[in-house]
Amino acid sequence: MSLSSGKPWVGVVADVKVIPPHPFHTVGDKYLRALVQAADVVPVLLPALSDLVDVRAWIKRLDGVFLPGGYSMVHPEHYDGEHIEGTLYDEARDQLSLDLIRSTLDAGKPLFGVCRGLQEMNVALGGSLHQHLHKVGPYQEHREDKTLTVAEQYADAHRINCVSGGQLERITGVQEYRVNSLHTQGIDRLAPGVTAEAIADDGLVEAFSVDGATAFAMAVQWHPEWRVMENQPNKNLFEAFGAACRQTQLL
Ligand SMILES: N[C@@H](CCC(=O)NCCCC(=O)O)C(=O)O
Repeated sequence: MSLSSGKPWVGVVADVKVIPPHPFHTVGDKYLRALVQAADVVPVLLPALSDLVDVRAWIKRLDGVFLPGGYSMVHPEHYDGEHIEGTLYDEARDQLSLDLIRSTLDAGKPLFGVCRGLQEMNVALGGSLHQHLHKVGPYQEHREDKTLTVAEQYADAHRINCVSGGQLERITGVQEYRVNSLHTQGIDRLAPGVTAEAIADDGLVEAFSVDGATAFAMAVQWHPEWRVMENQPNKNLFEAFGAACRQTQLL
């Protein structure tokens, strides 16, 4: 049951950032606007306090969960990775996201992960990550060029190929399209129980869906929230997530 008789309420995982001298729980503006404008849902920020709260109680009050991108990396202790000196972590967000992913899927509610959110979903479900994609064999450069303007950094960077007959192809209505690319890490071992939905030309899995999920359960490595109203395939993604959250309200 939604918190309001109107639009679905969707939990959005927050990052913990220090704005000296205190830590704050924050979510990027562009994710919230995409959820309101393209998914037509009410975003509810979820603070990274899973040490204090029972996330299953939160899930009962929500109609869906959204995992936004973030500059920090998923701690390699959650998969078989090695700590690399100088890596920026957000272990409070890790804990909340990993708990939420499992609880949301168990509750059969919609789940949508973007960039860091895809990486969290892959790890939560038993997969692993390449920590420095640019140092690994076949992969092209997937990081943004921080010397460019923000608009240039979030511009389309490479093609993704939707898996034929997959959910992403059906939802977006296209077999391939160009997406932006702003990530250092990427999928190494795809988690068991998920299905690849899009592959970059260099072979990197750029999207997957969760097998057997009773509601929308999709993750993408790019940033579909960026200028979402100007990009039909990405707008279709958010609309499909919003529709799934409205369906959940009826249950
Ligand atoms: N830190 C991870 C994930 C990259 C990511 O989510 N970048 C977006 C940060 C800014 C924004 O929210 O748009 C990696 O580098 O692989």
